Amino acid sequence: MKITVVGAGNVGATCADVLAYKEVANQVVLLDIKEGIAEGKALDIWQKAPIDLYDTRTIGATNDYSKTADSDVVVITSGLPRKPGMSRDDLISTNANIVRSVTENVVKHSPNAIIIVVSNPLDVMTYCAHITSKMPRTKVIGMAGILDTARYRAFLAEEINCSPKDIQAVLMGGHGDTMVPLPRYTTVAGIPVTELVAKDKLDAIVNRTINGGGELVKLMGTSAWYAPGSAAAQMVEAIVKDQRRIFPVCMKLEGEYGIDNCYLGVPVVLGKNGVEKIIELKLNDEEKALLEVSRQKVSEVMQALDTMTAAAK
Ligand SMILES: NC(=O)c1ccc[n+]([C@@H]2O[C@H](COP(=O)([O-])OP(=O)(O)OC[C@H]3O[C@@H](n4cnc5c(N)ncnc54)[C@H](O)[C@@H]3O)[C@@H](O)[C@H]2O)c1
Ligand SMILES: O=C(O)C[C@H](O)C(=O)O
Repeated sequence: MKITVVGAGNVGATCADVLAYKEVANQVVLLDIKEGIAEGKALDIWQKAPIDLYDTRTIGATNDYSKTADSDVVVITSGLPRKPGMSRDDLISTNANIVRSVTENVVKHSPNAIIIVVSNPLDVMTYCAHITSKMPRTKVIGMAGILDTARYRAFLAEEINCSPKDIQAVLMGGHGDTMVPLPRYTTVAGIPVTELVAKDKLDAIVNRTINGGGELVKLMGTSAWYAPGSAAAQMVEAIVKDQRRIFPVCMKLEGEYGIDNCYLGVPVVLGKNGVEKIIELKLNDEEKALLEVSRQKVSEVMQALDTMTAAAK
């Protein structure tokens, strides 16, 4: 198995590191446009192998896609992160150009790879990579839901004072202010979360989750990378090992949840073919309304990308 991670910045290098120490694949190629950075980080991760005891070989490349040839999975993290005061959508024009050209190169050298997009604005960058790749929608997907759910689970574990391992949750919609956490589908070791956390506390946790990325941008002056890198690696692992894990994943909807031609996070079964199945939860009216707000918001940004692309032609 061979994995490529494009973008050797904070998220990409973390993802490559996790893939290596968890021995998800024999080979991980880290590629960046900036001279030397990917080679340096790949070498550093490889030199950690005798300490952390793994065999995965990490290889760096400066924009040389021949080194990525025949990858089974490619993670795209290349692109600008936001700075304090910015929204993810402010990154659209710069990152769309990067994601488009990266996807063209990826598909040329690894036509059978499953692509996982991480660059922001996530839902619209997944759209950008999907239409550029001309691949099936089940094979070009975005990572955000695992991260957003992890934040929600971590905050709940803190509130309940229990292990985060015991919190199960699902979340839907776009990766932004309109994401849709679903307390009705949240359990703590099988116990509905509403039996353990008061409504006002739960509402505050949902709100903190929705603004979780922004909280970190404010603290660090750039966006998060440890949890995002691990989240992307978890998706890669599910695919490479055909684990059929159930995760919220961003993908094109074609009628599911009554939504057509929009890229949103939905729970799916993730296995060797990418998305093996989309799970359609029975949402109540309030949840449906929140998902509709998310759909409208993501559709607007998709349209903005279409307009930019048409103007550039
Ligand atoms: N989906 C999510 O949940 C999530 C979470 C965190 C970050 N992100 C996004 O991931 C992206 C990367 O974040 P980061 O913190 O790693 O940023 P970073 O600045 O640390 O790294 C980005 C890297 O991309 C490289 N790059 C730029 N253009 C390239 C190209 N054409 N080809 C190859 N490499 C290229 C840069 O040289 C840089 O090393 C951002 O867009 C950020 O918003 C998404
Ligand atoms: O907040 C960001 O800009 C990065 C990422 O989308 C996150 O949620 O951490």
